[in-house]
Amino acid sequence: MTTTFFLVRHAAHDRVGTILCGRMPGVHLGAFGKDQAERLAVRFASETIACIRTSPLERAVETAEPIALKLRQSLDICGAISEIDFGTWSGRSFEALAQDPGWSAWNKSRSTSRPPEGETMLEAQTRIVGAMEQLRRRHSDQSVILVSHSDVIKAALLYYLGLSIDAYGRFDIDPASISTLVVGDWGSKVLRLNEMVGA
Ligand SMILES: O=C(O)[C@H](O)COP(=O)(O)O
Repeated sequence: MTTTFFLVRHAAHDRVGTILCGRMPGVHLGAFGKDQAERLAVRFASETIACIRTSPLERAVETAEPIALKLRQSLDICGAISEIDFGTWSGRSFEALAQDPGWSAWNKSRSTSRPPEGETMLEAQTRIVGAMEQLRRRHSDQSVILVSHSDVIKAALLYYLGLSIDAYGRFDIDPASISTLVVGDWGSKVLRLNEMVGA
């Protein structure tokens, strides 16, 4: 009995790579991101999907909506796959964060550091893996789409790969990418990592 998880990072918005958006409201997909979301929907049209869950943040919901529409499925909002709570770092530019010793510590050792007033990556890992394990019991021999965020998807993949959270820098999870993971009682296997859907 296996469950296939398609872990989708939300599509691009205009602040990707310049601002640490975290959970700040009002971050919407740009024109390019909307196009990526449509392409994801076409990519999934040939799959049989049992359920689609999305992070509650706008950029994730706007990525998941065209997929749900194409597959004629409902969309479930799931707080357990939301972005890491970056506390007071939320909304700061990466340029400003580069001056903050706490930011260097965060990037050097995720296992031992916490964003100010925020959540650790291990706490985020616990919530996404908890949600996936619940889905696994409900959807054996079925496929599920989860639309989430870069570090949260990384945390899930690191858990199922049996790697430390400090290995987060060993692979990329790009906007609008799909990483495919199968999980069963026998263990788990990553089938594809950071798959990009062509134009
Ligand atoms: O901006 C952020 O919150 C993170 O650095 C990237 O996360 P994202 O996957 O939500 O873009």
